[in-house]
Amino acid sequence: MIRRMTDLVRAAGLLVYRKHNDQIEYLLLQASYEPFHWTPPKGHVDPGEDEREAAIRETSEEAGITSEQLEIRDGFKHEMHYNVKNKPKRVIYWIAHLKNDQDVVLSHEHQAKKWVSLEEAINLSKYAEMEKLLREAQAFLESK
Ligand SMILES: Nc1ncnc2c1ncn2[C@H]1C[C@H](O)[C@@H](COP(=O)(O)OP(=O)(O)OP(=O)(O)O)O1
Ligand SMILES: [Mg+2]
Repeated sequence: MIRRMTDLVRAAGLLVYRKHNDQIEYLLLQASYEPFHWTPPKGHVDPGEDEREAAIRETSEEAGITSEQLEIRDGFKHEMHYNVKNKPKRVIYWIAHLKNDQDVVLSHEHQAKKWVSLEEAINLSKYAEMEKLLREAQAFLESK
């Protein structure tokens, strides 16, 4: 079957982190539908939007965190690819520091949230592509 670029599902998100007792903790949200997977806040790019705008909007909708509370870190952008129902999906992530320790407010799309270390995040998120993102992010943050 021939695939066109238009078949590509475009999504974007923010790997939100905070510093707790000098430890980096990442925000993961658990989907409220099967397979109840854990990911950072993210979602589909709307028409007329670019990936970065979509990442910020989805983080606000899914976690109740607005852009004023975040510092999106320069110098990091990570692209991942996987198939969902046989369709290629591309997700672009930025890293964002949550500057205050405000509460995360979930939408109906998620049923739980966790702030977790790198290793816990890898265990929860399971997917190899997510592990790559998390390890790259950790290396980036530790190099700063
Ligand atoms: N990194 C990944 N690698 C492989 N499969 C994944 C990965 N992340 C999620 N999945 C699986 C879980 C689901 O069965 C399916 C769709 O999940 P996901 O891409 O998170 O989109 P979604 O439809 O739940 O939400 P969204 O609208 O936020 O993109 O793909
Ligand atoms: Mg989403």
